[in-house]
Amino acid sequence: MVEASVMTSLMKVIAERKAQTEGPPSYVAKLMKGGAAAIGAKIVEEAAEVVEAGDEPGEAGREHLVKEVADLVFHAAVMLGYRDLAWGDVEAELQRRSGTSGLVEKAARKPKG
Ligand SMILES: N=c1c2ncn([C@@H]3O[C@H](COP(=O)(O)OP(=O)(O)OP(=O)(O)O)[C@@H](O)[C@H]3O)c2ncn1[C@@H]1O[C@H](COP(=O)(O)O)[C@@H](O)[C@H]1O
Repeated sequence: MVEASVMTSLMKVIAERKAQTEGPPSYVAKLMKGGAAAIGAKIVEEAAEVVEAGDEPGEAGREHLVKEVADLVFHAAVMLGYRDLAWGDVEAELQRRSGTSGLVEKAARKPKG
C-alpha cells in the first residue's frame, strides 16, 4: 500500500475539521470559523516569523526556520481547505511552471491595463 503524503493526510484532517459541527476543541475548526480574515492574519504573522528566522545564525537558527516554514505551510493549507482546494492543486500549478524561468515568464506577461 502506498502511504499518503504528510500533506495529503493533513488536508484530509483539515477537511474533517472544517465539516465538524461538534467534537473536541480544534485549532483548525476555530480558524475556519474566523474565515479567510482569521486564517489570513495567521499567514501574515507566520510569514513575518519566517523572514525573521531567515537571518538567525547557526544550527539553532536553521532549525527555527524549518519550524516557522512548517507553521506557514500549515496555515496556507488551512486557507486552501477553507476554499475546498487540494494540496494537489498547488502541486499541479508548480508542475505547470516547472522548467520555465521566472524571469522568462515575467517578461512574456501581457502588459497590464
Ligand atoms: N500542523 C499543525 C499545526 N502547526 C501549528 N499549529 C498551531 O498553530 C498555532 C499558531 O502557532 P503560533 O506559534 O503562532 O501560536 P501563538 O502565536 O503562540 O498563539 P496564537 O497567536 O495562535 O494564540 C498554535 O496553536 C500551533 O499549535 C498547528 N495545529 C495543528 N496542526 C495539524 O492540524 C491537525 C488538526 O489540529 P486541530 O484542529 O487542533 O485538532 C493536527 O493534528 C496537526 O496535524
